[in-house]
Amino acid sequence: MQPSTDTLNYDLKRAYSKNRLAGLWRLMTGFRSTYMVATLAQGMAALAKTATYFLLRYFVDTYLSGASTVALPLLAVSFLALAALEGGFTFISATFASRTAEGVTRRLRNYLYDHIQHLTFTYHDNTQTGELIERSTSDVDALKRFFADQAISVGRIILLFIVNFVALINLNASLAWRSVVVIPIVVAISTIFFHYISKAYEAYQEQEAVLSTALQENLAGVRVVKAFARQDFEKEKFETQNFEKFIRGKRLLILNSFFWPVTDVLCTAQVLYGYFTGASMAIHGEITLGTYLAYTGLIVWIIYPMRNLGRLIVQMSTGMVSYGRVMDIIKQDREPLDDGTLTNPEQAKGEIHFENVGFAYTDGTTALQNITFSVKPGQVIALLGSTGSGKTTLVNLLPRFYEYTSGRIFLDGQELNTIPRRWLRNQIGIVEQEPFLFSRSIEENISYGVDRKVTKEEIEAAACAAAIHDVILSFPEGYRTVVGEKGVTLSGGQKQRIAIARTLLKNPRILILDDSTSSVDTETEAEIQSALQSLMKDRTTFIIAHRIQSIQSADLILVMDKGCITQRGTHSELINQTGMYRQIFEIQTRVEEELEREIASVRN
Ligand SMILES: Nc1ncnc2c1ncn2[C@@H]1O[C@H](COP(=O)(O)OP(=O)(O)OP(=O)(O)O)[C@@H](O)[C@H]1O
Repeated sequence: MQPSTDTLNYDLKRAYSKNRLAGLWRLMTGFRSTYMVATLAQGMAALAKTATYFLLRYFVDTYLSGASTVALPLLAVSFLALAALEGGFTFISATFASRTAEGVTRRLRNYLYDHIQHLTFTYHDNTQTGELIERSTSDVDALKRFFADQAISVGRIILLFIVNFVALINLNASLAWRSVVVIPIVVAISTIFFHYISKAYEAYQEQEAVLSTALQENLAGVRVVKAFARQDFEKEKFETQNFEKFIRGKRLLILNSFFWPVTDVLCTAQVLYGYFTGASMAIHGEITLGTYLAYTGLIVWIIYPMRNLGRLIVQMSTGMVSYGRVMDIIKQDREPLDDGTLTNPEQAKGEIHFENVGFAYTDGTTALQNITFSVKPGQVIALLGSTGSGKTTLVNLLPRFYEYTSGRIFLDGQELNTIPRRWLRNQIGIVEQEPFLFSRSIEENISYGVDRKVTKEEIEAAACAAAIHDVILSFPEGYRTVVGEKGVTLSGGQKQRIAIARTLLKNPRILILDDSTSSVDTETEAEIQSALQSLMKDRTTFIIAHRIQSIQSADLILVMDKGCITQRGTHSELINQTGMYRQIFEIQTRVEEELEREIASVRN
């Protein structure tokens, strides 16, 4: 019974419900029949067990008293057949239960992975990576346990109760009623514990996510930690968080260990009371010996499963908490990639016009105000300004990573917010200051982002233009060399040139460059500059500049401060005006002259 493609493609947003139990039921869409088979098989196994006790009664009351016409071997075979049936049905149930659990969680994992990648930048800005990892792994596993074990067991226990209670009534009604007095108490206690354990578990999972984030950040920033020799500080911070997890884990454990003895005592008292009442009835001849023997088996099969129901109710709280945590992600709206209209479906020309554009982040930070400028296709626009002045925010509006909150932006005459994001992002190439490379081969990294199949020659041509071909060939495995975690085996300059090759191959009409040369030495800078020249040819280019040297030939320079454009023009125009541009230019020229003098004096 393989799940159909429809089942795998089921939109899990529809599984959202405020009532978590109802939501878990919806999560099972497409697997409910498998779940039913598993539960029914459990019921059949229970029936076989109950029948065994009835056969025992028959054996004691009828066969041993000589009133039976059935031969002993047949009775023995019947006992064996019932045991085989019980085993067989238990096996079927376990198989179908694991199919349900694996199927539901496989779909959930795929969905979450895809969904997280489609969530907005704003969502990712406000959510910690560790939290997302925790919800996609540990919470999904808790749900797997819920479907593999708890959900099936609940069905099994309810069936066991019905079958065995009917059997008990059949044996002796008064004894049957006296055997279940403890059940309402066990259910009440379980419900109370359910409430407390849910809360404790939620707190525990939250803390686990905090730890996960700490670990993940620490690994990602291991160089910074080492560079600042902050290992002890980080260790202490981690230990504090880990201690908090320990405390929360302990609380969870204590609650669980309170629950067990309480229900154990109650259930054992009930079973003993049942044994005692039954024995007394047998002694007084109210029931037969066979009935008593069957009863002692059946009562165990009612009471202990009910005690397990209590345990399950408590354990189900973890599944329900995890359901809520996973659904918190799933109910977030995706960023639509294909909505909007396109009057120019082939390729953008690259003419851009900003008209009084303003933007504020959702936390209320106003990052841009009254931004107006125009760019012709193929022109180079440089953005210069102090840190936090809004340069990155401005370029992030172009691929619609964020939506401008006022004014209008046009690309080739069409308003940006009517252009489908997918198409738009295909027209824009971004080279970041610290490009991210995947732990895949250099070849794969360069061809990343190109939908069609690319040839080896194309990849090499891009690498040549990016001045990195020879470096790649010097690696033992050439283009097949796998880039280490976050590209640690490559230098910053090499990574940048690979990112440039990747963008060249994508062949976008619009380029966004975060001044890629600010952190490299002069020789590498020259190489990157030559790579950039080939990249920028005939493309509209936005450069976020940190050094005036690299933007002197720009067609338009925008000087930004506190989200506004304070100066605009070409280098020669701006250099002749009083203002921030000339100040920065003078400071940078002075610093560089001093540096050159120092280098010269060291050489001499
Ligand atoms: N995701 C975000 N959420 C909220 N505020 C943000 C976000 N990103 C940036 N900001 C704020 O918006 C303002 C502009 O930031 P932006 O990153 O655009 O500046 P920048 O000029 O690129 O700075 P830098 O040169 O340091 O990169 C700053 O006040 C910053 O704190």
